[in-house]
Amino acid sequence: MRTIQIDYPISKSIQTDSERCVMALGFFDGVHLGHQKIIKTAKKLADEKNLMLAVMTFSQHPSSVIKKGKVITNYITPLSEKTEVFEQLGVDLLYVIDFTKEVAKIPHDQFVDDYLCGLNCEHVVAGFDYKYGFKGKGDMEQLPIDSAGRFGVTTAAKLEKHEQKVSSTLLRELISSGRVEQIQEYLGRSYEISAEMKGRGRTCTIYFDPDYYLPCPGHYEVTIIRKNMLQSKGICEVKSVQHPGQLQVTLFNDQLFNDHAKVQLQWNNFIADFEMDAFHAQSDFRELEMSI
Ligand SMILES: Cc1cc2nc3c(=O)[nH]c(=O)nc-3n(C[C@H](O)[C@H](O)[C@H](O)COP(=O)(O)O)c2cc1C
Ligand SMILES: Nc1ncnc2c1ncn2[C@@H]1O[C@H](COP(=O)(O)OP(=O)(O)OP(=O)(O)O)[C@@H](O)[C@H]1O
Repeated sequence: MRTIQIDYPISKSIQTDSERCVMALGFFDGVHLGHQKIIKTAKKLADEKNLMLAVMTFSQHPSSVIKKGKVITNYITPLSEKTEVFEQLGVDLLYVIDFTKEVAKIPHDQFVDDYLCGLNCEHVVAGFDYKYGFKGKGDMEQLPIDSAGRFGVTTAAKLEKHEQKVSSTLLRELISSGRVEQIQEYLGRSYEISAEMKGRGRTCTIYFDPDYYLPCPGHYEVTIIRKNMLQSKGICEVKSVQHPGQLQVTLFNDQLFNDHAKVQLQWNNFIADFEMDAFHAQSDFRELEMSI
């Protein structure tokens, strides 16, 4: 997979060198099951049309520039992690737009001209609620009009679970309320952080990209996964005042070596303490009430 950074204004050489493609559009934080539906739909079309499969995303969440509503600065999957998942999904080209104030002001029709047609896009796939262009004026009804017949458009219907849209927002709510055990159902894989581990004996330090979105403060049962090695379980404490990019893990069994090992830290479940027990019980009760 090739990753192409796009600064503003988009350079003529990137446009000239671009390859005919089917393009999936979105920010894709988490690359959850809803996102996978978009990308898999685009891949099927790319295979049928013998075109490259491209994904267009942004280096930072648009809300951090537009500052409308909740500003998102931490991610379920920072760009490096998102890139790995895209590669596993068979993406050939990853366009990463540096989303700046200038980009946010690009009118919807100009975005289509310069970033879709300008990049040789022959078919676009996005979800039902995708928005583009200044003030988010472009949507999936406007896109076929803006395309003016220059490319095809496929709109993916909403993927729901338990009558809720599978979304990055929902995942962030689960993570921030400590319900990490529920993530897998919406992500389609376990909720993990790519990290480096250092330490000997029972206590080790995990070093990771500080852009990761962490669960709420508390103790969590975690699994440390190392390639071709035995997995080890332990307890990880997320503190309210957190050293950015570092976590302490107390392992259930001794760590026999002291090196900077590349690991995946897998969040298994929150270890309830009294206060959170009450919080968890309340939220479960609320869900029960709503389902009756
Ligand atoms: C080139 C471009 C410019 C955009 N400019 C804006 C903007 O000015 N205001 C806005 O609310 N959304 C803008 N968006 C849409 C955002 O990406 C995002 O979809 C929107 O903020 C609504 O997000 P949500 O409804 O998924 O929360 C732009 C998108 C693109 C691709
Ligand atoms: N549940 C879903 N069903 C269908 N399409 C989806 C779903 N969730 C996201 N998409 C589509 O995936 C692409 C990426 O969208 P985006 O990055 O905004 O994800 P999101 O989960 O909606 O994020 P957020 O909750 O922060 O708005 C867009 O084309 C969007 O329409």
